[in-house]
Amino acid sequence: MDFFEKYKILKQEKIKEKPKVIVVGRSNVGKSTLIRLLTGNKKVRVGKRPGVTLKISEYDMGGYILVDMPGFGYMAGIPKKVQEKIKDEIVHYIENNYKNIAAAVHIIDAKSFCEIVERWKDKEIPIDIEMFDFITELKISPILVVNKMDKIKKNKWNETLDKICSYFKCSPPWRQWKFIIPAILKRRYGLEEIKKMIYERVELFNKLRG
Ligand SMILES: Nc1nc2c(ncn2[C@@H]2O[C@H](COP(=O)(O)OP(=O)(O)OP(=O)(O)O)[C@@H](O)[C@H]2O)c(=O)[nH]1
Ligand SMILES: [Mg+2]
Repeated sequence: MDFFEKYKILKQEKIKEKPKVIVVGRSNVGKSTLIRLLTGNKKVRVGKRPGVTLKISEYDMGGYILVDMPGFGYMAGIPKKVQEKIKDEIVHYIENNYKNIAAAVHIIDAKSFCEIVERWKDKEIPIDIEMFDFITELKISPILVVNKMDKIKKNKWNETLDKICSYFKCSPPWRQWKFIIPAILKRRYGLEEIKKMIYERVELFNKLRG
């Protein structure tokens, strides 16, 4: 095989690289819980304390690669330096792979997200908003999973989701934004909708990529 043939094969392989779906969010929001449900892999560690996942892991889902990420932002018991290093790794991974990323599943904890935003209002841009802006600026299609809705009273769901929606600079009602999915992942609530949306995004990505 001469050089050019080899080059052609390498080029084709590059084109055929499977699209990636990344799962991002602060520590302890339920990223690994979702990865476990999607892959059925019991070896994926899930934990009560923040900072359980410290490495980026990729899972081959057949049609796409699912990527579990460590949490960004404050983690009790983890030195600040390590937290910053983790955030840099996440940002670098996204920057190096964005052309192959079909969707970013961004998970937030409904209650603590609102508390953090309200506490730091006018003082600091919340890291979740920063990450969401970063992802959308790279033209990566977001899927915003508002998890742990079991901590919100049922009659407050709409109000809370509208509030969250406006924090992400999208005008309410939240239902008009197809990418916002309320969930209780520990009870599999919202899982089917997330699966469907991932599937649609991967399909669309493949179609556009040709
Ligand atoms: N109340 C409630 N707890 C949940 C829900 N989903 C997951 N959890 C719990 O939240 C904790 C954290 O879950 P993980 O999936 O490990 O979170 P993670 O985002 O991967 O955390 P890191 O790896 O530390 O970044 C676990 O104790 C889960 O059982 C939910 O819908 N409601
Ligand atoms: Mg994890």
